[in-house]
Amino acid sequence: MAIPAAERPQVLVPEKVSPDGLALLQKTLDVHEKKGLTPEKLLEIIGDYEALIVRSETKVTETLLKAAKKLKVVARAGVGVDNVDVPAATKLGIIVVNSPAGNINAAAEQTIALMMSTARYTTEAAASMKASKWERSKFVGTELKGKTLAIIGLGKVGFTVARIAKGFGMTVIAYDPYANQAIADAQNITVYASLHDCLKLGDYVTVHTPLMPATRGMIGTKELEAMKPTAKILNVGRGGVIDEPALLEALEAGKLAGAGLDVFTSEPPAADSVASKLVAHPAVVATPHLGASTKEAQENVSIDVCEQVIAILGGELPRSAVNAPIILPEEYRTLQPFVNLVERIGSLYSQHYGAKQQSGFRTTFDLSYEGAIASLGTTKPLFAALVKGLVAPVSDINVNVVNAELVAKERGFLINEQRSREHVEEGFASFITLRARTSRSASHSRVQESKEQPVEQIIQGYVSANTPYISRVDRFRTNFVPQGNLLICRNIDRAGKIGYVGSQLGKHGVNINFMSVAPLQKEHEGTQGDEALMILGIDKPVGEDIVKGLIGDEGVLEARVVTLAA
Ligand SMILES: NC(=O)c1ccc[n+]([C@@H]2O[C@H](COP(=O)([O-])OP(=O)(O)OC[C@H]3O[C@@H](n4cnc5c(N)ncnc54)[C@H](O)[C@@H]3O)[C@@H](O)[C@H]2O)c1
Ligand SMILES: O=C(O)[C@H](O)COP(=O)(O)O
Repeated sequence: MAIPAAERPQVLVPEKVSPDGLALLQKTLDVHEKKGLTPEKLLEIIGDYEALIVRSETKVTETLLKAAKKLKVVARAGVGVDNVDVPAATKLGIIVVNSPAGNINAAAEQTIALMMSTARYTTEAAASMKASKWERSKFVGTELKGKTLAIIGLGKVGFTVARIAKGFGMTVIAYDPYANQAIADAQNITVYASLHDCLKLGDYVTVHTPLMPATRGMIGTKELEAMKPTAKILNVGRGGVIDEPALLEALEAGKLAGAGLDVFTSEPPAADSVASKLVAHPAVVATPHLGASTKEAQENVSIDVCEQVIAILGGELPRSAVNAPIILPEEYRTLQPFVNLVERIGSLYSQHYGAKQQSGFRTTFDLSYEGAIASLGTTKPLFAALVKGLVAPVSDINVNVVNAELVAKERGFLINEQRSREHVEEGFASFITLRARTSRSASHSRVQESKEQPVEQIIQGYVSANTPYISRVDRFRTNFVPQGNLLICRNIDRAGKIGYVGSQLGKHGVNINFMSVAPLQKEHEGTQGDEALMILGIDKPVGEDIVKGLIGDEGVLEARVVTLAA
């Protein structure tokens, strides 16, 4: 029986969203399309609505969410949820959903369009003709065939760009310390371990990382200087990954030949801002954030999020919830401390070892639960916590129990879980151990020496009084709480090392909050040289230059900074 119009839940759509999805809603819901609302007007009417569907322009602030007394879901018809205050929505019990895959192809094709346009001066030539000119000799371009495309951020969009670029006869290389090696190998893409090495080879460089603290400004003056002066750079990811002032300076100084930009730090760019100077620069082809603006992509994302709105309002779980919990309320008491531990183990692994991965290598993870934890009915939240920990330092995807398996598959993680009720050391109820085995992937192993041994990395932890502890890192036994900024150094176990690191950090105004010196596990003593691990809790993250300064004869063999939740 049809629900009378007056009783239907109301859905507000304040931006242009494709009618294909909205038509699904109109069968049971009351859909109000109201474009061009001011923030004040939106605040005034939001209290009437159970669902809000937006793209990237509507700012879904905490104030708006608090005024939305009936709101159950915010649906982002696209990927990025930068315009939605997700933590505020979570606190208020409002589900945020998005469409992580609906516009990948559109973004990739827009990247290719900008690359072609910078290669053949298409936009300038078209403008010149509209001005009644016929300037054939002014617009002599270069071909993509035989050129090298360097992809920074080899995820969903990056791989799609790679596939199309191969069709042009381009050589594709990439920098992404967390790339899915199996797909990279299958597509014959060489993944470089150093950003600098990758940048210097590119005739075109295209940026497809999310905007996060680690990627904000990652292409700055130094990186632009590493590029060929004839190279061109493209950004259809997020404004801010390329430092805008540095890019303008490089173009003005002739250190770079051109740029194709779809995204900016502030959209639309303010008059007289650096971004608007970039838009006006003759060597720049700029588009107003059109990456997802195709009929097909808009249909995809609209249908995807509208189906999820119907599911949520009908009491079901959506498939792409940005803020779905990892643990259900009834599991919270037993599982939360272990979820917290596993997430930190994953994040520690990703930051400590991730950047060491190289082209042609694959990692398999074994997550083992020993002791009381092995008797738990479900380990799904622990699996999700590991995936979340592994990807959080490098991705803006919010991993939860609903999407963890899919995210793991997409990123090429092979994760095995093992339970054992025995083998727990005296005094501990449970241990959780992550063993990561990195070996050459099949396509590379054929041409490599068969004697090569897989490398195994181990991180082990336990929970005591609801606090997570790390008890082992590789062959070193330790005991520290994994939180905040950590500096992890491997050193020759000899007097003076701690003093040297402490004094170097002191010189740069870095305070040490705690220190744990980790000797070799008993079974490794005397077998693997006199090494130890030094784990320092520091009051702020330190840069690459300081870390490099710690390595050497006087100092340590290896040092790495890891940032975990407080
Ligand atoms: N312009 C548009 O309209 C438009 C459309 C779609 C997507 N996007 C944006 O494009 C970006 C990429 O989207 P996606 O779906 O491919 O995301 P994704 O998560 O699939 O891929 C991102 C990749 O970046 C890598 N990465 C993270 N940190 C890195 C670092 N420091 N150095 C090198 N690589 C790093 C990750 O490992 C991952 O492989 C997102 O920011 C998305 O919002 C823009
Ligand atoms: O994050 C996204 O999905 C893209 O940047 C597209 O944003 P849009 O929906 O505002 O075009």
